[in-house]
Amino acid sequence: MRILVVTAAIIFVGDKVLITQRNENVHQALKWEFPGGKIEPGESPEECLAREIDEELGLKINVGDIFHVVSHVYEERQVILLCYYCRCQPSKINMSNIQARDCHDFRWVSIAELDDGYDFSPADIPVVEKLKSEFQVP
Ligand SMILES: Nc1nc2c([nH]c(=O)n2[C@H]2C[C@H](O)[C@@H](COP(=O)(O)OP(=O)(O)OP(=O)(O)O)O2)c(=O)[nH]1
Ligand SMILES: [Mg+2]
Repeated sequence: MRILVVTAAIIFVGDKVLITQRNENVHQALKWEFPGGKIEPGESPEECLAREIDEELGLKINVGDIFHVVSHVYEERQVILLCYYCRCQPSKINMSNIQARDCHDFRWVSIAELDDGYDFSPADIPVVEKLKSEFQVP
């Protein structure tokens, strides 16, 4: 089985977090996730994440602290998902100004809206749960 180390960005602007929908015809097609991708040889996780977010969304970010690490075994691959808090550069961005360059769609959602029927990849369920437990207003 292949083991993939994958980075994912938790990007808040105000109280909204960015989620993206995977392309058609890829693993986990059309599932929702936190944007990012596979680490290439020689890259640090932070370098990988900044590159992926620029490639997929045309967005420049600063990568901050680790938020969560999830290991998930799919049928033919294991994904080690490293989720980092990230900040946009500049921090006051126009949220509609993101380009879905290499994803099907994107949304800025509140923590409560994470429950609005978005079909997340299985590896992301613990990430969504942690966001809800850490940020949900009781
Ligand atoms: N980026 C990302 N990948 C995830 C998440 N959850 C999850 O299971 N994955 C899986 C899907 C893929 O099997 C793998 C990484 O996928 P990817 O398609 O984003 O990788 P990439 O951007 O480098 O794309 P490519 O160059 O291989 O086309 O991790 C997530 O939240 N974000
Ligand atoms: Mg990707």
